[in-house]
Amino acid sequence: MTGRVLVLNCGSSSVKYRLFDDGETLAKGIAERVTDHEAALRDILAQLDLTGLVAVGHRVVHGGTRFSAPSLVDDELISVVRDLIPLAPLHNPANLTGIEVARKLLPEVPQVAVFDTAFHRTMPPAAATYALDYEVAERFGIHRYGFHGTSHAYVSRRTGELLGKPEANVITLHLGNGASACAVRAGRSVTTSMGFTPLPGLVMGTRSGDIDPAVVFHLVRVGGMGLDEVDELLNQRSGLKGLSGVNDMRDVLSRVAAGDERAQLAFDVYCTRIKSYVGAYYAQLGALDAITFTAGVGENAPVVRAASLAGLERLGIEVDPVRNAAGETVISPDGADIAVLVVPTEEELEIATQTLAAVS
Ligand SMILES: Nc1ncnc2c1ncn2[C@@H]1O[C@H](COP(=O)(O)OP(=O)(O)O)[C@@H](O)[C@H]1O
Ligand SMILES: CC(=O)OP(=O)(O)O
Ligand SMILES: [Mg+2]
Repeated sequence: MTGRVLVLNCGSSSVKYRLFDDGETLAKGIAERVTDHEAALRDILAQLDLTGLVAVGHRVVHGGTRFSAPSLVDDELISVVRDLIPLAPLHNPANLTGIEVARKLLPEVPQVAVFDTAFHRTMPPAAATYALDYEVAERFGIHRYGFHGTSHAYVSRRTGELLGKPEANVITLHLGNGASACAVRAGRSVTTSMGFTPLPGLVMGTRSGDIDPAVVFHLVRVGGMGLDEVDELLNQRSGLKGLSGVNDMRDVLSRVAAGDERAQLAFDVYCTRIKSYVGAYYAQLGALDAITFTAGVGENAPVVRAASLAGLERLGIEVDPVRNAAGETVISPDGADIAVLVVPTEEELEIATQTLAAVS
């Protein structure tokens, strides 16, 4: 990787940035609790030495069917990303602000969008299709897109390298604020737990993950809620926060330690959901080489890793308690059928690499 690249990851309430020069990190940081993204970005850009900047790479969460690879930002890309806002309401608006501000402040520098959805475009129709009225689904573009693709791609590739088996079949568990599981066969996504939007699948900080969709009808018809209210309930007031009152796993764990029953329930629901997906994706892959934990919770919470895989010895899945507590890379015992790993995700590095490839 050669050249100076700035990566921007604009989230709903934070801006993460990282400046690379020939693959080395020159500067990085995060502005949290951001309400004015433009002001935050102006502050960040003012502090950085951007001489010789070759490109700016942006994380963009939803690229729909139009984008399956990193792409140069132009007016068409911006309008597609804007049209996809209803499908990623917490993410695409912030991503767009990042693009628009960077374009304004660095008009001479090429901008590249790297999409969370891109890695999952290889999913076979059997995994990507919802069993809805076919014509309705087609007319509205309703199918499984999947997200966190940059992370699942990086972490599964890194797992293959660490095992000395580049064609490994891996289940990757990205457990951050948002959380998703992915089944990867020899470097390609074959199914993933997020869907049309980043709402379904695993339990998240504030998002429900999987629920019966009829709950929505019930809350509207019987509960008298408006659709926007239900949207807000499922995206912002559910998950760990809905069950325990706090969205940060660190706070959930300290409440569990203090004997809080709701926090214990939140923890149990969270880990049970992960286990269900591990079983399902093991079946989808047929042969499994490794399970890899990543992102804030996956990298830092040994109790979550242990509970999520507890009782799966008959499937060849085992976590060594000493290795797990010590935070080693491989946390399964020697000779286990299936390796269990902890691999820190490197979304920004991956975005920088793909950005440089797109402009050169
Ligand atoms: N030491 C820790 N123990 C448990 N959970 C942690 C720890 N450190 C971070 N986390 C969890 O990681 C989450 C953030 O993960 P991260 O991957 O940074 O998310 P995002 O990129 O989506 O903001 C926090 O909400 C917190 O719950
Ligand atoms: C797609 C998604 O959920 O992203 P994040 O985890 O950054 O919220
Ligand atoms: Mg993240």
